[in-house]
Amino acid sequence: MPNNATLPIIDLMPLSSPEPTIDALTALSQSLSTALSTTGFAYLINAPLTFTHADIFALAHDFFSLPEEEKLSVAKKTFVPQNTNTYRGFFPTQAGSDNLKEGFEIGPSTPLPGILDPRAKFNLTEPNVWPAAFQSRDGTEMLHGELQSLSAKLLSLLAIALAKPPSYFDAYLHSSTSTLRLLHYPPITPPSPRQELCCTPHTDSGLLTLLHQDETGGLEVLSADGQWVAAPYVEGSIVVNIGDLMSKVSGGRFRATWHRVRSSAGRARFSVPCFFERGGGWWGGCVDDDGEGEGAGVLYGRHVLEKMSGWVEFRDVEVGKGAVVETVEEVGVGA
Ligand SMILES: O=C(O)CCC(=O)C(=O)O
Ligand SMILES: [Fe+2]
Repeated sequence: MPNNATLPIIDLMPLSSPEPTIDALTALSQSLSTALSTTGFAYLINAPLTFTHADIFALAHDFFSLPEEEKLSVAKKTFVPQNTNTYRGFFPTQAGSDNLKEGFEIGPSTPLPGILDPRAKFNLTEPNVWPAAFQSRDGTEMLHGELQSLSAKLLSLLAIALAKPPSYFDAYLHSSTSTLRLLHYPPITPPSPRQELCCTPHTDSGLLTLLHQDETGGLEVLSADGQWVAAPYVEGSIVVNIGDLMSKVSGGRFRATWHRVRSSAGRARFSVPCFFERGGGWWGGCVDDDGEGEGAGVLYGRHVLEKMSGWVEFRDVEVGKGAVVETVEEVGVGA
């Protein structure tokens, strides 16, 4: 086991086997479930991806080395009012905040069902936008697809742990609005003791997050006894963590753990989180009450917007009527 690991390490090798045994999958399901119901965070190794760690960070470097005007050509409307993209695209660094990062976000490459209302402030199902000069579009789309497939496999393992059929979460991933984010935390120069954080404490909104982080360090996870524990990069690993929706759906069995990123003086940091979101439908309901519990009747997109309104990079998010286009009918997913 790498000696800088501060979270459980889960070996996903059985997922690469053409015919994994029931025993191997059950054991994997149990170890994943134990980690995600205690710390809510774990390192995954031997994940079935065709991308190496270096391949993934090459995509991020390609994007962030584009000239500023190329990045701004796909900035969200809140930052460049003449642009029409509201949810996908680029967000610039918000100076003077504790959230000092720039990012580029994409959803699935296949079109999502949903009515795109030009008056809506945020269209969760809008298509991706790409700077003309970005050379890595295909790779970035392919990475989104591979991570989505990996997340579907992890969700099957979690379903087994919840005593549900492996296909239990398939409906959640139908027309899923999952987001792949390329993130760049610029170096803080000169180092400022006042700039302690570059990503404020939060929980993630969705089912699961898969995070690739570079070697810089800075990610911290809140332990059950209230201590911030550093979660540095472990060679060849992906960090997995639970989001609010999975915590809710599992009746609190899986923990949506608070996390943050501490600034590293003078060094840039890159990370690539992928957030697995459901494809619309309802926010409430858990495996034990089949959808009738607390929060039933709140649309999932509204929950996502409520989360976004707390982030400086989504300034202008208001969760009012007409703020978002998403209804169960529009996205075609019930339950
Ligand atoms: O950059 C990181 O390592 C974490 C980012 C994060 O937690 C997020 O974007 O939700
Ligand atoms: Fe996060």
